[in-house]
Amino acid sequence: MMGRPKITVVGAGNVGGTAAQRLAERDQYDVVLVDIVEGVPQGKALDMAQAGPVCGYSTRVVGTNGYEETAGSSVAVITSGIARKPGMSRDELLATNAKIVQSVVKELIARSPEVILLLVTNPLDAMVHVALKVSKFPKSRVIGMAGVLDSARMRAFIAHELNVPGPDVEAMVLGGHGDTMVPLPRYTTVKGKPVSDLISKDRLDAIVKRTREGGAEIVGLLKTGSAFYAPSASAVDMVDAIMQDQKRVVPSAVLCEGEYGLKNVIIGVPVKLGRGGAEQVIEYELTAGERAALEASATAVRELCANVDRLMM
Ligand SMILES: NC(=O)c1ccc[n+]([C@@H]2O[C@H](COP(=O)([O-])OP(=O)(O)OC[C@H]3O[C@@H](n4cnc5c(N)ncnc54)[C@H](O)[C@@H]3O)[C@@H](O)[C@H]2O)c1
Ligand SMILES: O=C(O)C[C@H](O)C(=O)O
Repeated sequence: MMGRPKITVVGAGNVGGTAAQRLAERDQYDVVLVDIVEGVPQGKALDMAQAGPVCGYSTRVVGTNGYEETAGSSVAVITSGIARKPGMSRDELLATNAKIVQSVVKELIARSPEVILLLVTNPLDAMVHVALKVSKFPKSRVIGMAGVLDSARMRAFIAHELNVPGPDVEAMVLGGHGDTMVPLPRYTTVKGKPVSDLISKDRLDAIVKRTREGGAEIVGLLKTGSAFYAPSASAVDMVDAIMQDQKRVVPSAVLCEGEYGLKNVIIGVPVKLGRGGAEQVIEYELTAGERAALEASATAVRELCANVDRLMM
């Protein structure tokens, strides 16, 4: 009998633990949860398995400190690494997290040569760069999660502003997952109606600013770490799009090689996700201002990746 496809989650902390829970609740995958801390992935996996009879799923969830159980994974969600604290930027996590992601990717690809790597660890775009470099995988199989989350924040803010259901709001946030991200109000709609017809320019500008600072807002409130409910939901949404071959266009961090006029840089762009991973970058028509903002964001990502390259030499 064919088993269920295996999804590995590396890092059993806030994002990884919650992502594993969401995946278990799908009742479609086998889930392997990996962490370096002894007992934590095992304990969380056992806890999730025990929730199954109540929640109505029979997912096999394995927690481990090693990689043997990850063999043959279809997708690996990489959340291992440190999170920022109030007053820090994501970029300050670079040196520590690059080393962690480098070692994790080596372990994963040794046992799952066909795996699709879905990066979550920050600074996100630079971690996709590390994973690409270490794995030497085709760019379609190394993808970063950020745009779904940033767009979800914008959607939630607009839904609150207009008192409409969040799922009715469509938004698209491109660019790097940092201060230079590029929310696109022109591609933001409520049941097909342009948001600029519904919200004043001042209020919309405030929503764009709050979206850009959405991660820091939560870090400031939590104090001990960063957001994880929306991030884990966003990562699992991407896993579903890939595993169910949905061909859905989702903002994702991928290597651009000419798309949007951007050469050799990892950046958030609309991507068709399917069983092949990042199957196609979809080019939206951008105004000169939007294009300039995307280029500025690409410049910031390039600088960060150059720092990683120096660290990894
Ligand atoms: N891309 C995004 O939009 C986004 C959103 C939220 C969080 N993040 C990032 O995700 C990362 C994780 O966040 P979190 O809130 O889950 O942090 P967390 O501290 O709760 O969990 C991180 C886990 O990684 C584990 N870990 C560390 N080194 C490891 C290794 N070598 N192998 C396996 N596991 C290891 C830790 O033991 C810990 O359990 C952070 O870098 C954070 O900034 C990114
Ligand atoms: O803000 C952070 O550090 C975590 C994550 O990137 C987020 O946007 O929530």
